Amino acid sequence: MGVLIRGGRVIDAATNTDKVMDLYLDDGVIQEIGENLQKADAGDRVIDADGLVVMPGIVDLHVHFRDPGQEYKETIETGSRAAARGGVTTVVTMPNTTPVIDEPDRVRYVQNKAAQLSQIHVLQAGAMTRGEQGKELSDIKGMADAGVPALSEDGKSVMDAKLCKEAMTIAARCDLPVLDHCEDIDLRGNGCMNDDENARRLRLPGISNAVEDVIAARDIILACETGARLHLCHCSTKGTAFMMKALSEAGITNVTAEVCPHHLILTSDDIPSDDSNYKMNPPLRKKEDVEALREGLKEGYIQAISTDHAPHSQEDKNGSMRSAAFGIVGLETSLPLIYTHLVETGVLTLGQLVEKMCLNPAKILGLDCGTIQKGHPADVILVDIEHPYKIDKNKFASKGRNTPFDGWEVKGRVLYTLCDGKIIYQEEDHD
Ligand SMILES: NC(=O)N[C@@H](CC(=O)O)C(=O)O
Ligand SMILES: [Zn+2]
Ligand SMILES: [Zn+2]
Repeated sequence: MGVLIRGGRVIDAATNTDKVMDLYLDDGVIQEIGENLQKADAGDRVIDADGLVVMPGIVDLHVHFRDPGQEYKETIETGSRAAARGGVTTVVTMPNTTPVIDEPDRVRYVQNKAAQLSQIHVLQAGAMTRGEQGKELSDIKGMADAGVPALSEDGKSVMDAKLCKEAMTIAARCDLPVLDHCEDIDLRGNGCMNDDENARRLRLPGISNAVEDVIAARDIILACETGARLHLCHCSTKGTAFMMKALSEAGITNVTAEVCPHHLILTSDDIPSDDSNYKMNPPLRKKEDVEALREGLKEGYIQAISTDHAPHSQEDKNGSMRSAAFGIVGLETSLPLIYTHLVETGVLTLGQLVEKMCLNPAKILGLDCGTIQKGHPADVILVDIEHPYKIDKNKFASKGRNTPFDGWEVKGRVLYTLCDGKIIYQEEDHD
């Protein structure tokens, strides 16, 4: 049984499309794109997309699903449902679970569970070092053979530059990108928010830009020397934006970067009180950082937007920012936040949103999704960009409620998510 999506405004970055058209999906693939397509057979489902944006399913390079070990925060099932509700059809799950995903059997554990419990594409990244302890390399080759799309030490940096270089050398040999969390742990110390007057106002220890910038610089140098594909995770500073610009001007193409919605929309000035919903790593920075990151996305030397969906339980987020866990959820808010705060305000076009959230992340992983083209995977979402609504954390499919965006009025609501040609999410209030 196929699905005909009729009369939507199709946005595609690979083909530079912005046109009202029909799509016909069957056998998990986009079969036809055009005007006035006819149903192929009587059993086909027809969706009226009049007035809606039709775009590729989002590819999120950076999420935490917490299985194994911390299923009270999130599971592969709840994380995948949150993804579907947010219009996300492919995710890369980070290996900082308990135990850490650092060997092929653990990769297969997540893959098997995802095959049973998830309706989206869950790709598990492998850790660079055993237990993310930064002491000895993990079985990178074995995990590559098991099908990891990337390596990552997310949650920390490999502080030993020699070991990090060795991991990059093997990653390059295995043709795996390194998704790089840049944080000098000694420089960070016990910091829990940006090191500025707001930290002083709240009497909290700070995290300076150098904490990110020194490791970003080091790892860019190592990537140039090893030829590894390096992707900088959750960039938060103007320094990182500046380095990405310099690389682009120098014609160096093996380094890419992502930014998360919160680092594009909030600054430390927005932290009202010692509230752990504003605690994430890296922290909310200054206006000039936000502007530099926005400029990088607009100009193209920063390629991707990811969520760093980091669900935590209420208990883990209790109390002061000093002691609460780092991280906020993002899967169910990223599209409307980026649409409302970057597209409606004229920073990005809708085509650029699709490029940063769908096409470029797919390219970084070497996948053929993230685009609406004949013969490509039928991962498609339908989005209402007309009617404002309020973000309501109590409606999240995620177990996590840790967001600073609860109650925000936004546009860009996902009404349908299709993955492999099947409807896996439909907004309940929508008839
Ligand atoms: N971003 C965060 O604040 N937290 C992440 C770890 C990480 O992405 O570094 C987590 O696992 O909770
Ligand atoms: Zn990280
Ligand atoms: Zn992360």
